[in-house]
Amino acid sequence: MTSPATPAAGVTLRLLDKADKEIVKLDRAIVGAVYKFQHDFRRNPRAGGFDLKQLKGDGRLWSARVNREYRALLLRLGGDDWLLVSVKHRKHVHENLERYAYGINQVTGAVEYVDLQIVREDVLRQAPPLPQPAVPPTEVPEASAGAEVPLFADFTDEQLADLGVAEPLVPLIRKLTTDDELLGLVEYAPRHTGEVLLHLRDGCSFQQVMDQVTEPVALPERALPADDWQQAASRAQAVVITDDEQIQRIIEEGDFGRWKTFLHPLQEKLVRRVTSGATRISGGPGTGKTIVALHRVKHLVDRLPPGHTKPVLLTTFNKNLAVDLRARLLSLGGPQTLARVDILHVDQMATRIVREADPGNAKRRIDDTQVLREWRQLLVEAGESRWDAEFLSDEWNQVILGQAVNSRADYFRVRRAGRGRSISRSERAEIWQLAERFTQRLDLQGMETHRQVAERAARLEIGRKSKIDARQEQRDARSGLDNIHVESGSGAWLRYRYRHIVVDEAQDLSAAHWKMLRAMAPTGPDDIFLVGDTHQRIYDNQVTLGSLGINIRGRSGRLTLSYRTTREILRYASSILDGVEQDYDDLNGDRDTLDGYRSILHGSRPVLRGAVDRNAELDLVVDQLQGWHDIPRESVAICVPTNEMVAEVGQRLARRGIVSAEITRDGPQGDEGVHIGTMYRFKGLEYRCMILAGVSEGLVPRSSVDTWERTDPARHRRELQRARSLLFVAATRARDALTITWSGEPSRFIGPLIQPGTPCGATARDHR
Ligand SMILES: Nc1ncnc2c1ncn2[C@@H]1O[C@H](COP(=O)(O)OP(=O)(O)OP(=O)(O)O)[C@@H](O)[C@H]1O
Repeated sequence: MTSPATPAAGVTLRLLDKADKEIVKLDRAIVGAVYKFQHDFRRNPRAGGFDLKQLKGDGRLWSARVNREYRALLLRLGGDDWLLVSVKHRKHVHENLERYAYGINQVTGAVEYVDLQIVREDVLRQAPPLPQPAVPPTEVPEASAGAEVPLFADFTDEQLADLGVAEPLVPLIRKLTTDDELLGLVEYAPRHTGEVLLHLRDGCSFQQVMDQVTEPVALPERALPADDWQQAASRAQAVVITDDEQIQRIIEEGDFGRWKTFLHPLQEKLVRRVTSGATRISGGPGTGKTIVALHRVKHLVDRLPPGHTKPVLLTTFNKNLAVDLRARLLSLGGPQTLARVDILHVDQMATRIVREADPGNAKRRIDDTQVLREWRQLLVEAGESRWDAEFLSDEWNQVILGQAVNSRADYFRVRRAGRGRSISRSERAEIWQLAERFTQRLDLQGMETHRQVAERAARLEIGRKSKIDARQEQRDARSGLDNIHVESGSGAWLRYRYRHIVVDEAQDLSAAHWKMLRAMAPTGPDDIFLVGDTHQRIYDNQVTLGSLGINIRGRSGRLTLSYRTTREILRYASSILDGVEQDYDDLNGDRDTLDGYRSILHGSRPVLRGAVDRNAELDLVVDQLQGWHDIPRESVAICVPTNEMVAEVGQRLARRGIVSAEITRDGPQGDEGVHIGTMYRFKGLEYRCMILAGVSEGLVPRSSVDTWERTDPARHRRELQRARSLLFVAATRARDALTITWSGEPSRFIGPLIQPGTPCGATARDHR
């Protein structure tokens, strides 16, 4: 790398999204020359060696010498503010100046650049069709693309322009007749144009694309200041190069690091939004919710006054995810960002609070199965036969603890939404009494559940908040936020723990978690920022945030573009939810949808394979793994419905000489091999290739779920929804390839995918 040097004051060099992708394809020596070029250029663009000159007849496009053979193409935004858009061999630079199309998009207000000649040559010279895997016997064939009819014949030039399609590309867009050509064009086109075209191609109407793709990134007034190219560059996916390592990192990390640099304009907007209170971001799997949460944390930290405290909390659902957030935040913001942030999963936070209040009282954590056992025991000992242990266990978990009900009086008032059976006042009194006995029983045995801890932590934090607020009220106008340092009984300073709280995987937190978090930061601007997708809720924690003091109304945003999953996988995964879309809430009592959820990534179609029995299914799994022999094993995972199957698959792989690592509560056990885990373990993860095995009726959903069908239809519906979401989560972890296997009868959730003539064709296409 080049020696350190201070860039000249007033010189700005920016890199346009996609220029980095072009650079990375060049020879290593040329890439090295680009690194040196940017270093020197930022010091003095006018140094003689660059031979900086305007392209003939062009107002804004300049070329500069990178080495003997290669030239950088730069847009001069104003003064010494330069945007690097391309690096080309010198013989191509002046070949045909009409090839360069650039301008400010009239709808989005962003700078755009495209080399029309490359599009003409690479895309319209009819590239050979992309290879597709052989269609397995159970797979539904796709409708043909309709060979010679122009793909966008139904849309006028004016409509395309209104949607923000780059106008110089319109004549070429008119020539597209196949999906391969379209995907080729999307590769080179400005990002927004690609998104619009793919949505239209997916069958969205003009209005849908306007609402879902264009409006969220359109300039509010559609009125552009005549010629403000610097502003326009800040609206584009472009990055200011501030140091030598930055450009090297962008180029070398390639696609893996793009999330750090090139946010989608909508992601960027959500990250930077100044909010007057709690904000919620939703979006389908892989749309970058976690990425937005991480950038949001960095954004908040960057705005903090200097100090050594940690006024930002970043929290998520479980330990693995918290570990991952820490690693990614470090990579995004470096140790200086990490130093101002507490990263803990919610139960860890709750435990910390409870321990702090009651040090030395460590109890044994028990899970829901043990809780049920304890309930059964209690009812036997009490000779109580009016109530059934499962009902009481659920009531205790979901209503009493789940909603952090603190007193008998509160229990009389609480809404028992989704609990099916209604209960009278006197029954509530009985249940409350039994619940008290149950809690004492656990206490005596030195046992506790996560939910109990969360509920206690919520109570403790609410108590602490009341004290802070009471003191604050007593103070005079002097007492700003930073002055709320009031001593507690112990003499320690009492203040809000955090100023900002950012929550990932918000759909799975319980009411008690929310109450705890709410009490930890003062209500006000930028207090709570939460991201989540209720379609991925896999624990039974439905909440209405408004009733828990977290008011998100009017402050929500939605991401729709998947960066992880290909269109083909997304289409199959989305069809798992077909017919039940209306059952998903927005965390605040209203509905949430996946409308507009799309991908612009392209890959092979998922493979669906049935076997006569488990033994034969395991052979299919091994077969598929062998087919992926060229993919690093750690980028491949097998997801199954039960722990027994984890063991079975592991043994079969071992017999075939394939190393595997089980994903446990603490992450994968071992550094090498294919990851195997139950569906719950895959929350928030991502793999290049995935096999979902055991997707059979009886396992997905597990057969015991249907016992609720007659006795408790509400619960039956909830359990089915959860099982569906679990499969949906699992299927959307795959980036490039997905294979689903089963033995015997396939799961009812994938039925539509494997029976030709069912609604799958229509609905699945809608979700592409
Ligand atoms: N702007 C971006 N540029 C490049 N890659 C991105 C961008 N945003 C997200 N990604 C990538 O997309 C993938 C999914 O992102 P992320 O995990 O944030 O999605 P999510 O919405 O939280 O997903 P899920 O709900 O499934 O957990 C990651 O690999 C991430 O790096």
